[in-house]
Amino acid sequence: MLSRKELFKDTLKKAAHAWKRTVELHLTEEEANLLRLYIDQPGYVDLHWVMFVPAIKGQGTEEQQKKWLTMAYKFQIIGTYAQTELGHGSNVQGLETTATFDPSTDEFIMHSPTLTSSKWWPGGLGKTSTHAVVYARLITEGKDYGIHGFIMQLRSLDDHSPLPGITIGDIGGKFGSGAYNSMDNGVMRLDHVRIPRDQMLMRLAQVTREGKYVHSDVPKQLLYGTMVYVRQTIVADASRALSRAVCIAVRYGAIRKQFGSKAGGPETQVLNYKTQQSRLFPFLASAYAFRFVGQWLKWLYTDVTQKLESKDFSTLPEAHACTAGLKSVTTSATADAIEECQKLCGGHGYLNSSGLPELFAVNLPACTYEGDNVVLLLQVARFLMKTVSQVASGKQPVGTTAYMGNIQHLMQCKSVVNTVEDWLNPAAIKEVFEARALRMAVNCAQNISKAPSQEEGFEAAVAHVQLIIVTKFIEKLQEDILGHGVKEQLQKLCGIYALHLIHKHLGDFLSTGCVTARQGSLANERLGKLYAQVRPNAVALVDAFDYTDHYLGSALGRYDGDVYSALYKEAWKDPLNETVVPDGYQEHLRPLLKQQLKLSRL
Ligand SMILES: CCCCCCCCCC/C=C\CCCC(=O)SCCNC(=O)CCNC(=O)[C@H](O)C(C)(C)COP(=O)(O)OP(=O)(O)OC[C@H]1O[C@@H](n2cnc3c(N)ncnc32)[C@H](O)[C@@H]1OP(=O)(O)O
Ligand SMILES: Cc1cc2nc3c(=O)[nH]c(=O)nc-3n(C[C@H](O)[C@H](O)[C@H](O)COP(=O)(O)OP(=O)(O)OC[C@H]3O[C@@H](n4cnc5c(N)ncnc54)[C@H](O)[C@@H]3O)c2cc1C
Repeated sequence: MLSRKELFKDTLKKAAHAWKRTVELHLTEEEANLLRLYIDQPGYVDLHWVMFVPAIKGQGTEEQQKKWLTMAYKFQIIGTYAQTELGHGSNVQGLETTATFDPSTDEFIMHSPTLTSSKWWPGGLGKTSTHAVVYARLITEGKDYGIHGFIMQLRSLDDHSPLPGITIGDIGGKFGSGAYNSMDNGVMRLDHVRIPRDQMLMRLAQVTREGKYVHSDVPKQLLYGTMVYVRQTIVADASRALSRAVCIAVRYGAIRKQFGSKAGGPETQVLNYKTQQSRLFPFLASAYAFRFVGQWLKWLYTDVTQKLESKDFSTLPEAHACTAGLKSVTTSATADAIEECQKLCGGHGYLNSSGLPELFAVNLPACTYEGDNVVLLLQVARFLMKTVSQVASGKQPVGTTAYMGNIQHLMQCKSVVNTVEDWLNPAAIKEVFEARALRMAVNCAQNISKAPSQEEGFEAAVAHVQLIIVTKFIEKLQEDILGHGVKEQLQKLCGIYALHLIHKHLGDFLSTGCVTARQGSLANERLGKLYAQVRPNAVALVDAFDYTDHYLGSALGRYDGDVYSALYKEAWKDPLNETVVPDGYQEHLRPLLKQQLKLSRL
């Protein structure tokens, strides 16, 4: 119910209070992250911690880190990540902002040469940030060396006014009434703003006092390292958002009753309808699947970071492909699922008090930020095409593409599934996913060799990423899992996750010859049985996410199931209900009614 201005101020207040508590309670970095997570309102601090600090850590020299991170960690400065421009987002190489070195003063001149080069979107830039890592084309000795990162002070640390040459503001209201409107995504134009040479982030490359450009011995892709880090965190966000939506829809489905009353008895819980289960339980399974793959991705990221520290860059391409692919597949699936959960809750799901509209609005942009999902999947396709060609020349693939080394078998194998029960076998499931992914990648590589195209391989990339998710779920179930019967429930969810994908993408599985039509229909039959088996534990499986009512923010998803009184109470809180007769009655309603009454009497 807050206006944009009130909402923004509320975010400032919460962020300041959270920081105060962080200091008072001596919270660790992890605990402070959790505190921000549960505040659950996008704000400038997200960009400060999730992008500004990591960008300096990844791209700054030790000296630069010491100087800037010391201030950033104490919130003496507030930073953002200013990469995207009005005319260029996905294509980072196309950015237009320039950083021209002036050897006479030992400074860079930061400039926005065109309207389209205005920085546009950075969170916190509009009204809050005092500093930013700004991405700009480095020009020295008359040559353009492409995009590099620069630390810039944007606002005075005394009175917060923009520094000379900097025009800065908010880009305006966004989708939904709350959601990202709490964030001051900003626009910024630079008019020949001078910064010292040592504010270029110099871990990847340096400009000497004389203006010479010098490469470091690290790959230039590390410039994109912050995005790899954030994409990894977004997978965990997607799993959390999806589990919230599913928790609301499952709990409500157990309360809501429609039709099916026998002899005057109670109606049927909508969760008992097979159609409801077949729409909802794949999301329940996906929420668990994304959580497990998110945990694995965090491990992969930590591993690649350790390797980078010892100058081993060999796993960087895989880390890029995995973070890009998983960010893309999980956020797209989550946005679609939240929208569907609204429909699964019927009309009440459309009310703000269900919590679903806000959840949808706040998670929808994850399909776009940190890399448009299609653009990122095309990066995965590019990685797969390279791997296929390496396999063809005898190189053994490793990591998530190791299965491609089994090319002889996977290109011609036939699924062993013969009965409904055979679809319980994780090895049989994994084999068809591997065969589908490999065959699609090889087909794509053949098509590209005939008619090269940047856009080929999107579907092959999706198949590969889904294989990763299925594989990581299966691997999770090989670990010890505490709790009586928990593993059995997770096995059922794993089956649902994999088999619903076979159902959804049956065209791919059939056209690549990985399963027959009969095997496809056996998979559907198995799926129906799994839904019925999961039903008795569905509520427990969402209770297990352990969300408080406060965090869930939903009248429909309440733990105690007292849905109707909650909806009723929430309705009365609406400002429209502050008066019995609405504002506007005297000016617009009354004259209309009176006039019509008069006319009818004539
Ligand atoms: C805990 C608290 C909770 C709080 C929650 C916070 C949640 C956080 C969310 C915060 C909210 C919003 C933040 C949003 C921030 C942003 O959106 S920042 C802007 C993001 N922008 C993008 O993502 C742009 C996407 N575009 C790109 O990444 C590149 O332009 C693209 C990769 C598409 C193309 O790069 P190019 O260099 O132009 O071209 P290529 O020829 O394709 O690539 C060259 C080679 O580089 C390899 N590559 C590309 N990217 C990477 C990478 N990231 N890492 C490693 N390697 C990479 C690529 O594979 C090529 O390799 P090859 O030549 O094939 O060997
Ligand atoms: C809420 C939010 C917060 C953000 N925060 C930040 C921030 O803090 N800092 C920052 O720098 N940026 C930020 N961004 C910007 C964000 O990173 C970009 O919007 C994103 O990278 C997508 O780029 P774009 O907007 O240029 O989309 P475009 O690339 O213009 O995409 C438009 C359409 O074209 C398609 N398309 C583009 N290229 C191709 C291709 N090669 N092949 C096929 N189809 C293609 C896309 O799939 C899409 O459908 C934010 C954005 C949002 C929405």
